[in-house]
Amino acid sequence: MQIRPQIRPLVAVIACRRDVEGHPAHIVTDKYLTALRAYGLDPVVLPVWEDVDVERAKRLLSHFDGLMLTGSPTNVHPSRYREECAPENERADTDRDAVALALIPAVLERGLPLLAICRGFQELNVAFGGSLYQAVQNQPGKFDHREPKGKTQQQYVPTHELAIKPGGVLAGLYPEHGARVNSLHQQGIDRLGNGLTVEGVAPDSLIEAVSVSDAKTFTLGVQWHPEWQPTEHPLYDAIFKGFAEACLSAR
Ligand SMILES: N[C@@H](CCC(=O)NCCCC(=O)O)C(=O)O
Repeated sequence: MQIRPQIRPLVAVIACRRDVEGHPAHIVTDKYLTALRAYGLDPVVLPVWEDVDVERAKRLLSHFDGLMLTGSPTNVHPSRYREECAPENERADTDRDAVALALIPAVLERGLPLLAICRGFQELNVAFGGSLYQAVQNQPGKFDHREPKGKTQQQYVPTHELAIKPGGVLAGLYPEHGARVNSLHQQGIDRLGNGLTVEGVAPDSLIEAVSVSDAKTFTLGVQWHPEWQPTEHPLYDAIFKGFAEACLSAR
């Protein structure tokens, strides 16, 4: 009897617009793609152009079993949540904004799994009508959530506790009260989007994880980076296992 090789689910991974050696490019850093492969998923990079709409995004997603919205040093443009640009907000990617904000309603309508990381988590909040602190460190009572100085390995060292809300999606994946997570972001959720559920918070009460309240399948947004060495961090491992299982079921 011939055993049919397990067909690996295809996951769309949104890119960012960046210049590479003077040429505009669409890029994704390797750690997102390597993490997906490590959990039995095959990533496909989605280029980003501003002239996208939800219908085109839905057609694109018809070829995939899940979607990942990655992190990025650039920020969601504050006009997307009707605010002015703060002086500390120096990097934008309007192509990425347009595609992410079209893909989010599209992926939810198609009922496909969504894992949104860091910038992706912030895009999810904005897509649901929420807003962002543009420089969390300038907010009274808030930590500085930017990455530690040093080489890449040091930047991803877990730096603060995460309190996991009982009974939610994250608690279902990882039934502990909390964990320590890495932190590489200047922005963060200010006003929570309508239709999102808080899944985890930092000790300074900054929201660090959300899910979509009425989602048909796995939808999780996290402010930290679980794609960084996930097999070495039980919480990160649980998130990727849950996402991979949901993508497999979506096939
Ligand atoms: N720019 C936003 C989001 C931060 C973020 O996604 N950092 C990841 C950078 C490294 C990578 O590309 O994974 C903010 O500052 O809050």
